[in-house]
Amino acid sequence: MKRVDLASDGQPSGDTVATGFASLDRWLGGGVRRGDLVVLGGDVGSGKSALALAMALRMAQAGTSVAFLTGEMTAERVMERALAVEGRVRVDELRTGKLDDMARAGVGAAAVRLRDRPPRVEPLPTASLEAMRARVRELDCQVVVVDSLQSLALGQGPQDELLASAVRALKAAALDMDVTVLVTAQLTRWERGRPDPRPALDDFGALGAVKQHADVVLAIYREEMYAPGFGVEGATELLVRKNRNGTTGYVDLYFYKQWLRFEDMLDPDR
Ligand SMILES: Nc1ncnc2c1ncn2[C@@H]1O[C@H](COP(=O)(O)OP(=O)(O)OP(=O)(O)O)[C@@H](O)[C@H]1O
Repeated sequence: MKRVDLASDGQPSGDTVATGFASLDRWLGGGVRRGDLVVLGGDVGSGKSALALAMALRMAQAGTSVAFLTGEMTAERVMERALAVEGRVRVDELRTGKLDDMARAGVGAAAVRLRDRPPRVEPLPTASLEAMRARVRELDCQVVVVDSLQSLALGQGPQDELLASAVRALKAAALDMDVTVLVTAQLTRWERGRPDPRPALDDFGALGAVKQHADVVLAIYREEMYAPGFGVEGATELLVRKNRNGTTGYVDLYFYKQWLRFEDMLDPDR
């Protein structure tokens, strides 16, 4: 497999929004595109919400209008995480107020940045898929992040069918409004113990709807989750499993678990 951050120098075009993760943006030809459905998957606890939030924060700070629709946490909890990520402090320290002077300064600076260019964070409408689409229309943002696909498995019936309907509704929402929809997704078909635990397209289940309808499929692989104590703490591969406009491969990220913060190996001083 090719390490894609070494392989391309794509320049952004008018319908493209940089995610703020340089190596990924380079590979995607500058970033994600309007009208595209981008699916971000990973094992339980791999950091799907954390990476989706990191992208939302970076895009918002670059001046993109971004909404983060959360079905996994309250909006307050998401903003608390945003402060931790940006201020490089632990969420529990933030919550209990036990911050030293350095941490307090970091949080203060992060709060100012977030105040100036915040993503719009609100609960994901879960009354129906139509309610979700209506909200995406009203928001009129360039990028809508949905956390998560599983929160949209609404109604009665087999889970895979509900997920497939949700994928189709998200793609339709992206096309309707010419926005980028980025959705986090669990790997419903992934099984522990196989020789290569890296997520593959078929692990998304949903009757193949992710494979079929998404324009870009990304998956987080953190080796430490499967080989603890091997000196690979934080090392993360962000796998590009589908790329409608280019090649597949992976980029290297680093995960600071204590801050729930991902960084790009190529751009660590951001
Ligand atoms: N307040 C916290 N303090 C420390 N670690 C945390 C905190 N909240 C979450 N984590 C850990 O950070 C990692 C990433 O969490 P995140 O919620 O982004 O993962 P996820 O892939 O979206 O999870 P899930 O599969 O449960 O939806 C997880 O391993 C989680 O246990």
